[in-house]
Amino acid sequence: MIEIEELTRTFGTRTAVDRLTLTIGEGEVFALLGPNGAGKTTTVRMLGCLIGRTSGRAVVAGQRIGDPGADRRIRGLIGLLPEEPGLYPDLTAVQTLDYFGKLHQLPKRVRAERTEELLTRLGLWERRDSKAATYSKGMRQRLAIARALIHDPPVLFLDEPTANLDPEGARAVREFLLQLRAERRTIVLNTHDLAEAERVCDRVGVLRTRLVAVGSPAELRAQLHGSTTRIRLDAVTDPVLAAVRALHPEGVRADGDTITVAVADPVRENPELVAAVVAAGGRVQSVVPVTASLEEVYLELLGEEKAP
Ligand SMILES: Nc1ncnc2c1ncn2[C@@H]1O[C@H](COP(=O)(O)OP(=O)(O)OP(=O)(O)O)[C@@H](O)[C@H]1O
Repeated sequence: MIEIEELTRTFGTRTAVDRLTLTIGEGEVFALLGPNGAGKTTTVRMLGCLIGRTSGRAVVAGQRIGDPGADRRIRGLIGLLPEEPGLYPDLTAVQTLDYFGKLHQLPKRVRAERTEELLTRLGLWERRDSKAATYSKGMRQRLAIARALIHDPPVLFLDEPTANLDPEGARAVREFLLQLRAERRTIVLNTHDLAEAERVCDRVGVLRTRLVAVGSPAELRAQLHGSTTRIRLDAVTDPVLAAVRALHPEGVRADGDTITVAVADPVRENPELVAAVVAAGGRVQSVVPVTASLEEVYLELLGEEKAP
């Protein structure tokens, strides 16, 4: 649905996005993660035809950016939630969606239907005739999301959709994202919120001007950490430790009543490990597979990137 090849954007001497190559499939929810200034917004602005590219190529919903007339066609096929909602404060929710529906040349009946559907789904129908100026930040954000969807686009770009929202507001937006995902829309989400990326996205790309890593959260974890198994015992004895080390000469740590073991394939290795511990007289209280959080993976990836 989105194919990006060597996409680059410079501002003067500063390179904001450097040779980004990435393919995002139809119906995929993809998070672009990265620190401030990493080039996430610039990427989305290029793909949404709001700014030009310096070099490289990208095809969005079958349209090649930069081709004659492609900008207009792409705008009809994508919905964009910018970093700032940028609503007209004096328009009500209904007037806002009607106005943007007109810009997309939707017939009156379709505009009315889509407006009712979106405002209902986003919990704004009761307040449909209030001006945007009277809305809370969370309501403004939901109205901006409705605006991005008024023309029913198959592709959505959401720039930090839950930034600055309180936990309740963020949850409402996240739940709506899960509904959009179930509708098989292709979604590119810029976020700093790793828990959010983990919850709603199929894959993440870590961007720091260049693409540092890409994969599902589980793949990125496995790529960096493998897995760890933590075995808690009544007591860690020398024979138990020796039995574990006989199976795993490397990556074994004893700490108090716990042994931590690095394993490549927990499903295959954990039963052998537990059997060896028990055979050596260990009394097992619990066996817990430990996985790194996406946050740990992210920080490690960016840490590696910083190294020369
Ligand atoms: N219009 C512009 N003129 C000059 N420099 C720009 C412009 N837009 C972005 N930049 C620079 O490009 C780099 C990438 O910015 P961008 O806004 O894409 O990052 P981001 O990952 O979205 O950051 P944030 O998480 O803070 O929103 C930054 O160094 C920024 O200062």
